[in-house]
Amino acid sequence: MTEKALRLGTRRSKLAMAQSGHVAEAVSRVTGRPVELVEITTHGDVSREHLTQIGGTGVFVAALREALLRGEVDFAVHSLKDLPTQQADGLTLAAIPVREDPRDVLIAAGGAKLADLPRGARVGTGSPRRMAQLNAYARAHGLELETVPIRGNVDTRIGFVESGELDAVVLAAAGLNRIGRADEVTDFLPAETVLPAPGQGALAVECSAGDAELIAALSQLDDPQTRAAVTAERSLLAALEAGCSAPVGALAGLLGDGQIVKEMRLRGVVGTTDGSRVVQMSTTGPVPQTHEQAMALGRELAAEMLARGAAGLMGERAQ
Ligand SMILES: NCc1[nH]cc(CCC(=O)O)c1CC(=O)O
Repeated sequence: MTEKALRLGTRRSKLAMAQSGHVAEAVSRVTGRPVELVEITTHGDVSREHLTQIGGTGVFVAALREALLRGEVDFAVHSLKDLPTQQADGLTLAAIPVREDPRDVLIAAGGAKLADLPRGARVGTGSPRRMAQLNAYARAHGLELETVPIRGNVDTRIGFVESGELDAVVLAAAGLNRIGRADEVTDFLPAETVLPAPGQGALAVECSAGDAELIAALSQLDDPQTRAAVTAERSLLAALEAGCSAPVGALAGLLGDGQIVKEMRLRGVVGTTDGSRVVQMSTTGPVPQTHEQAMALGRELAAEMLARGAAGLMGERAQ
């Protein structure tokens, strides 16, 4: 007798399907049960408005969560960076699997790197965080870049470079890896230049908080180090009282001495979208052993950034 399939709610985009397919396989492997993909359309998929205009935080996530709460699906996979920092009532993040490359990357015409983009180059990104850091980099290095707001799925965005409409676009390495287009990357942007979105590159597997058996099964996919890092990053974001469309970057990682991991370093950045003012800071502490310790690391850095005027830089728009 075969066991009943677990239903995985997913968006229909190529990226979402790739992420869901990958997690479906892993869940099937650890539970021995078949996993069936159930497609769900979200407001973020149908709206032609800019993300920042339709409320930013969580537009892609709401419909999946409603399906979970109505019991239409058993679990869902989200890009962690698209998840609001506030915990959803009745749901839990049962697993945060090992994170992929968290970096942002450039796909530029002619194989260009960021540092050698031509004068006046048009760089597409709809993210205020990316705009702020690209413009700050351009100012510091005497480059003349024009950041151009775009949206659409990953293929659409790369299409702006292929058509010659833009000189470059900035995207997440993880998304390109997942849809099999990583070979088109022309420059990997180091964290010193562009800090990724909190949680970028990580997935979150969410299910009902009441389903103890399913939580136990899914938790086999959890990676505690990834969870500690992204928890610190998201705690920083929450403590800055910013949403996923705010110009906030964060990245936590382990600092080690050979094989011995000693500390976790959390870096954060906030800036005006025109890059004229940026607060970038980091803090280091013992590797968090509990959720609360990871949260505390994020709050500490947020307090230091707020003391340096971070609040005044959020919500501002470049002219
Ligand atoms: N903003 C949409 C989005 N959400 C997650 C990813 C990529 C995968 C990830 O960061 O985990 C992307 C595309 C991008 O920013 O290039």
